Amino acid sequence: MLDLKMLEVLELRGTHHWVPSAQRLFGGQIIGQALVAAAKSVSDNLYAHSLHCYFVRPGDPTVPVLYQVDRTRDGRSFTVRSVKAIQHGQPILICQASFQVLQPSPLQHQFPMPVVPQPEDLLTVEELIQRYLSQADLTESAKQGLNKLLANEVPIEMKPVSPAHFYRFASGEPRRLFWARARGYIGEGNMKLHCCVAAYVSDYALLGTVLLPYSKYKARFIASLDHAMWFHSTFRSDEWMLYECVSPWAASSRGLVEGRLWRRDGVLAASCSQEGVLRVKPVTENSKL
Ligand SMILES: CCCCCC(=O)SCCNC(=O)CCNC(=O)[C@H](O)C(C)(C)COP(=O)(O)OP(=O)(O)OC[C@H]1O[C@@H](n2cnc3c(N)ncnc32)[C@H](O)[C@@H]1OP(=O)(O)O
Repeated sequence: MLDLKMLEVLELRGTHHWVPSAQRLFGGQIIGQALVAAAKSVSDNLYAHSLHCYFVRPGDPTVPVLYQVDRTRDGRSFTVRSVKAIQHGQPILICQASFQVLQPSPLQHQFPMPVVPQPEDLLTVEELIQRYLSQADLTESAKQGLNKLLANEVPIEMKPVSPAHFYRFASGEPRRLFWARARGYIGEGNMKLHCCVAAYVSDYALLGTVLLPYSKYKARFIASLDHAMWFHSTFRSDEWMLYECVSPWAASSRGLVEGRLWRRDGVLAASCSQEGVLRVKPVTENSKL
């Protein structure tokens, strides 16, 4: 999915693999592909260190996305690219991505990684859903919801640290922790690709963190408005990383979320921030989902 077709030097085309049930393109896919497009126009000694995006229109899953890259600036240390993702002649995402030559520094610090169970001690999303489906007291609509989730072929493997909280069975603090990795093998050596995959992963389940204190409400309309991401160290996106998502604020039909992707050895790999629009309605039936 991140293997874009080069149409011209600065024009690439991306196609879709997984489309969420909302029938608009998954934001993470558009960010990941935009970063691929930007990365293809910079030299091999440059590494992505940040990106800033606005989602300005919903993505249409029935047509491919055209990525137009502008070589905004090439500097001695930093190089900036602007990418427009276009469908039907109009931008759906605008993105700036910045790349840096590796530069060692004595200034080095990071927060400590949260202490959580290791992925080997937790169940995958699929195993959890199978377990919930085997419960006798499930309502028909809960069963349907779970089967729909199971049929979702998301290219990310996930292991929630606190499953009841992850699935919003009860209200809780707006903080979500899960282990995540890309399905399949990517291998070492292509740090640009690992950053693009992490950008894809970073948009998944992030905005839903805003809803965690409100189990009496369900989303009527939810979409990310913007997304910023910073890459801090080398990492493998096909190996388990802990994704810590926190929402410090929500009001005015909007919510702010912050994400941290941790390598399992405790190194902070990437951080992100996102604001989204969330319109909700009260949960009416006695469903667990
Ligand atoms: C599974 C993981 C998902 C992760 C999250 C993602 O990936 S989300 C995917 C990435 N993000 C996106 O695709 C967002 C792309 N951007 C946008 O779609 C747009 O910028 C936007 C909808 C957010 C802008 O909102 P606007 O309100 O300005 O747009 P627009 O006027 O087109 O309205 C969109 C829909 O919201 C309704 N609407 C607008 N204002 C409303 C209001 N105050 N109260 C109720 N409903 C309202 C409209 O009637 C319309 O519904 P109708 O449409 O029924 O007529």
